[in-house]
Amino acid sequence: MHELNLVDVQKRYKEKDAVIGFTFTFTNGVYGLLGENGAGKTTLMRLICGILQPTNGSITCDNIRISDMGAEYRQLLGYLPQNFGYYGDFTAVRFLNYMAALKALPRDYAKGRVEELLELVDLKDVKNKKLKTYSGGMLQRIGIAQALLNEADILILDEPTAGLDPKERVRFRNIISSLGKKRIVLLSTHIVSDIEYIADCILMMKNGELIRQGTENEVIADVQGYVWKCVVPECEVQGLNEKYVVSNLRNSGENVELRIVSDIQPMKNAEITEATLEDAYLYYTQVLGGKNNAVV
Ligand SMILES: Nc1ncnc2c1ncn2[C@@H]1O[C@H](COP(=O)(O)OP(=O)(O)OP(=O)(O)O)[C@@H](O)[C@H]1O
Repeated sequence: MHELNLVDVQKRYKEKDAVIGFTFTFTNGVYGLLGENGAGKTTLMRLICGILQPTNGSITCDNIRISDMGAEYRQLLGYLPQNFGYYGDFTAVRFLNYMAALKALPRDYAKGRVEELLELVDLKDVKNKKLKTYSGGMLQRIGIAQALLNEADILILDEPTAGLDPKERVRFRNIISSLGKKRIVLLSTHIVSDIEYIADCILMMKNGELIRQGTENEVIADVQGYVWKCVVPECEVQGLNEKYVVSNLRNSGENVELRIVSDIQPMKNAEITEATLEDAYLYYTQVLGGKNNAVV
């Protein structure tokens, strides 16, 4: 088991601090990195993969700087970038063998490993079909398979659930949960439901900073008491929407049922309701330092 340690990591692009003071220790398990577009997730992942160098701070694996580990570190690493390029005319088998060759894996080993991985990601039956005929979900699974070719102990997946349909999401979750038992799996998304239930630890990023970390239950517990349900006439919805963070709304007869995340009661008849991870995410990214929560 490896320990990946980030201490006060900063990445500055010219004028822009994309990652600021990021300190965290990863051990085996599934980590869900949540943040809006531009929060710094991709930059953080590229730093962890050694593709980018931090402007400040250190990243070590088992107490050795990853920049000093070179090939040894790359052997531990599996990476699925956000815009992963596929060769449409390659079949799945050919593509994975090609990626194995790029990773300099011995040919005999690669052959067996490719078959194992096709089984793992449930693409064995279509392994001889060209990738251009694959659905988005199937391509993402091939992306995960290529990241695992070298039996990576540290698996970094950048927005791996983008474009997956609900059935594919379930399948994806099952694969990730099983992978997290034996390695570090870090996956980024801005869709909360993608990491609900599968992440052992949630990391929330905003403007380059790690603003909250913890188990799903811990993160949700923070906002118990801050999530309200109220039923209002439709004409009041817009005003409330401008003033508060509305996490959900549903028509209920002539009225609208609103779910509001706020640290003060938004209106007299609002009742506290059970919080979810989505509410916690909205609280940290939008309520804190966001919309004003002045008393109505
Ligand atoms: N090469 C670069 N040069 C300058 N600024 C950059 C560069 N790459 C990213 N940024 C900026 O750094 C910030 C963080 O970007 P990053 O891509 O890491 O965020 P993200 O959370 O992964 O967002 P997304 O989900 O859209 O990929 C953004 O403001 C982005 O515009």
